[in-house]
Amino acid sequence: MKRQSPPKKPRLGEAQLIIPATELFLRCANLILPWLNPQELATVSLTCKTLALISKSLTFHRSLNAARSLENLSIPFHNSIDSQRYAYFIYTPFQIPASSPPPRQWWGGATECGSESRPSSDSVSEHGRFGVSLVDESGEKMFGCACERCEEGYCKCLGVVGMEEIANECGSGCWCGSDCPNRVSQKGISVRLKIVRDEKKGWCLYADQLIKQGQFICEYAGELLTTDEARRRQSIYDKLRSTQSFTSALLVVREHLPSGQACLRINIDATRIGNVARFINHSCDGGNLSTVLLRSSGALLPRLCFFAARDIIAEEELSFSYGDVRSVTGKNRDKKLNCCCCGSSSCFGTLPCENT
Ligand SMILES: C[S@@+](CC[C@H](N)C(=O)[O-])C[C@H]1O[C@@H](n2cnc3c(N)ncnc32)[C@H](O)[C@@H]1O
Repeated sequence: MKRQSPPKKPRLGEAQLIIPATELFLRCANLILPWLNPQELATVSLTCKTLALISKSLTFHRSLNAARSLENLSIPFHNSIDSQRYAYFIYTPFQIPASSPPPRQWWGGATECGSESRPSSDSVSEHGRFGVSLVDESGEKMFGCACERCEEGYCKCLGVVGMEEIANECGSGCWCGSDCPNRVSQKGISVRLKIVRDEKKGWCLYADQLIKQGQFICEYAGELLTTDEARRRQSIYDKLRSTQSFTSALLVVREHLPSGQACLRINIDATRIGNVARFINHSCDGGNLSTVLLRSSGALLPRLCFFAARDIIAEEELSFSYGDVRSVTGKNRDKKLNCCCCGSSSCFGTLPCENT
């Protein structure tokens, strides 16, 4: 019979390279699981107790911050209604070109020191902030201001100032820097917000501090779609909504000429990729937010931004009007699915829903 040779002893200096199998398993799980969506996570967690524990911890971390680490502040989920701890979507703080299939994003893992590491915004857009800049042939910045230091309210970029529906601010076409006071919407979310579960409306965006009238809240970020793609997706979303609990967040924005004619149409889909604005519900009385189509000097496309229409107290839900409820066709009006629960005294009982 052949004699078995004894296991090889590690040579001096080799010992520290050997990682116990369980530790290796844990390290791999901690690296991979934050990339999974809730369905994948649920499947994986059924395989063993250790993975179930890691999934539970991930779920907890995800519920603490919907914005991953891509905003200045954490935006937590609160749910005392059912067992859903968070809503799953890919986070982008700004509008991006349509992406198919949607990218994966690392969410909810803890680094060794216990805090979530910052996912790169490149995971949603290779070029970071998506905005086509306008420059002349020599590369000169010619669309913005040449102020050495812009004064709040006194810069040619601002054009019409106030709470109008269309506004301008300094941008990549200007010589001023990112600390310019006339770049309010480009500095990201600076008010504390939270996402609260409601029995009838699903997730809702709430103020978590006093927000003064006129303060910037957030932009409506998501995938920019062509009108054909918006129509294709809307019909898929309508089918999904009729068969299962599903909420979509596809917004059509139209810029109008003084004559009233629409001159620019932007389709922003925050259903799969978006920011916290995707949780803002409709209110028939117009709600407490103003929507402003904001154009940064030098950027080709405007962005839809939300500002406080009046002082908003902590614990108040943020809402705006999705559109004219009179445009709801008979077909959509009948559906139980489109029932409005805004609770305002002027509630029409039906959500605005236009044919995209
Ligand atoms: C952009 S999402 C808003 C966030 C959504 N509540 C969620 O859970 O993700 C739009 C969807 O929210 C729901 N919703 C918005 N406003 C509502 C209202 N006033 N009453 C009832 N449901 C509403 C509808 O299902 C709508 O299709």
